[in-house]
Amino acid sequence: MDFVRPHIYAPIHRSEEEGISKEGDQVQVQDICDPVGEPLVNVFLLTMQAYIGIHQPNNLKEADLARKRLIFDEFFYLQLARLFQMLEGLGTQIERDGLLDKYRKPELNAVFIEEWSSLTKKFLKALPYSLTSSQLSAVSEIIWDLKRPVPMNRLLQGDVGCGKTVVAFLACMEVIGSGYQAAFMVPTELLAVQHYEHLLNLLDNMEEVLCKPSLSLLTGSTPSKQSRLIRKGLQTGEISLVIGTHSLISENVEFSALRIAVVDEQHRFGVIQRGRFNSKLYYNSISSLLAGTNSDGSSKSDVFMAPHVLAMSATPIPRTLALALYGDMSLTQITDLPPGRIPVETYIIEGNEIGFEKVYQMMLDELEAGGKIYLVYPVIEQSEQLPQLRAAAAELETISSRFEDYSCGLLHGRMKSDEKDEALRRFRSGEIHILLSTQVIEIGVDVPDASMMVVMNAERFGIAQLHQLRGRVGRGVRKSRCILFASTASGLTRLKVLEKSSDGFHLANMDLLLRGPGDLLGKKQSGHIPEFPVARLEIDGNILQEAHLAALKILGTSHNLEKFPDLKAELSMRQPLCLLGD
Ligand SMILES: Nc1ncnc2c1ncn2[C@@H]1O[C@H](COP(=O)(O)OP(=O)(O)OP(=O)(O)O)[C@@H](O)[C@H]1O
Repeated sequence: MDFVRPHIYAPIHRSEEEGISKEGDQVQVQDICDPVGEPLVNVFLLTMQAYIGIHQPNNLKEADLARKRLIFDEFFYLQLARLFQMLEGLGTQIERDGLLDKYRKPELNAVFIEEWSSLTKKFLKALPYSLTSSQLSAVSEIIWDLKRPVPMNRLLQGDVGCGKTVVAFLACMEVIGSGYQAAFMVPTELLAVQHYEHLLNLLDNMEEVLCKPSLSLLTGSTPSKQSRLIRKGLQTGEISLVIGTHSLISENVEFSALRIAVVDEQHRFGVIQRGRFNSKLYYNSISSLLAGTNSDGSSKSDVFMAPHVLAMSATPIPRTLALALYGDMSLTQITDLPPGRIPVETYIIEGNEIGFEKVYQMMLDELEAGGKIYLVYPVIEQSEQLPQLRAAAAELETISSRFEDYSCGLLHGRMKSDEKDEALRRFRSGEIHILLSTQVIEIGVDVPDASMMVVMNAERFGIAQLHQLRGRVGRGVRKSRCILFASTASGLTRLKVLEKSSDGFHLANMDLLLRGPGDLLGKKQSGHIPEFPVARLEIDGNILQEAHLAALKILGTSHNLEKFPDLKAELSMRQPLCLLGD
């Protein structure tokens, strides 16, 4: 039996296309990988040799080379499958070329402010602050995509509190300014309400425009009569922007001319779910076209297009992982924070009596100075199985009597939606000074003057997760502190990294190295990470990048892999492994 797999250079050899050079029987690896500097992987090494090399190497160098070659294959076919599938979804050759071009030269893809729609410019002018330079380039990149007849599929990432939301709002304004609709989907009702109120405020500040965007909120708790009206408004095009939870993708929601779907905290949604979201919206756009309800008279081909998708992630995902998970997405990173932010001072303290007394005193000082405090607990109720865990509901009374001059509130996932909103509203307005909560506040909660956080049993949380939690403070001009209580000595040591660094990307990389991708992303998401028999994402990221470029190069030469039949056969054999399912 022949174990030799098709080699990527063999089919390339047949190509007469520009950019793929031939030298005897071999293709230059530089041509495939477009590398800056030394190529990492010797693709001339036959897969057969690699198998022998990894089992019976003559020396370490040979084993290493073989390992890299096999890893390259694993990554390459994954990337090829993702991109191939994405190209298959596009209609024309021009669209496909355009898309590949975009991946190849991301630095060229930006639009100057002058070319933004007048609605977007007015919205920008009405903001109570100036955008940071990286927010500005993120918006420019996104608007460049929005102006093209190819659906955008972009991941916007940045550290906690860097201001992703406003970037997404500006993207929505751009499509609304051109007569289309926008949908903004978030994973929790709490976040939906917060975004809705935030945007209402920003729109209020805006000087009169011909037609202000009409905004709605649609969640599972929206009363059915109101929900019916909103759905009607979306169907007729009366509502131009809807913010909501999963309800937005339920079957009975139809849009008149949906042009962008923003998916906030996208890693909370699975890969398949993301796809379903996209195809559902696509279907809706098509169905409205067939029904002839294209309100603004835009061209047929223009509407006959899946909506642009802007996904946002607040957990900075190392680039490697982002490529493995979302190889089919372009990546925009916000790399700076709004000016005036003071880094949060972090202390790791042993959770014993002395430690608690010390922290209670710090809390009192903070409250007397006018601060607001989050107390974060790993569980809601005390558990018999895990008695060492402190519980939010169980401690409400103790904390209330300890700080009797101040008011305390409770926030956790088991409360009803309106109770949660109310608790957060009271904390925001200053009626509550200490909010005892679980990790429901981890994502997106924005109370800029909250100035202190105390996390109980911090060893129960991942590093990246704690960084997210910590990001709930230090969002305003006030100096903030974060105290992490560790109940075990090993926990104390592991958490020390948070004392030293406040860089989310660095911490996410640390988490990836220390605990692997599963723990970094959480159970739900880690189920979507492809399994690699040889490769380890945490250390082989640069090979993944190279494999990504190689896949782009190949598809740039032949979109449907017609010129590479062996590759195509190999891909279809591997496909079940390459493409992920829930
Ligand atoms: N350029 C800016 N200058 C000053 N403040 C800003 C700027 N951009 C955003 N903000 C403010 O910073 C805070 C954080 O913004 P936002 O909630 O969008 O962050 P985020 O990136 O979504 O972070 P997280 O994922 O932690 O929620 C908000 O109060 C927002 O109004």
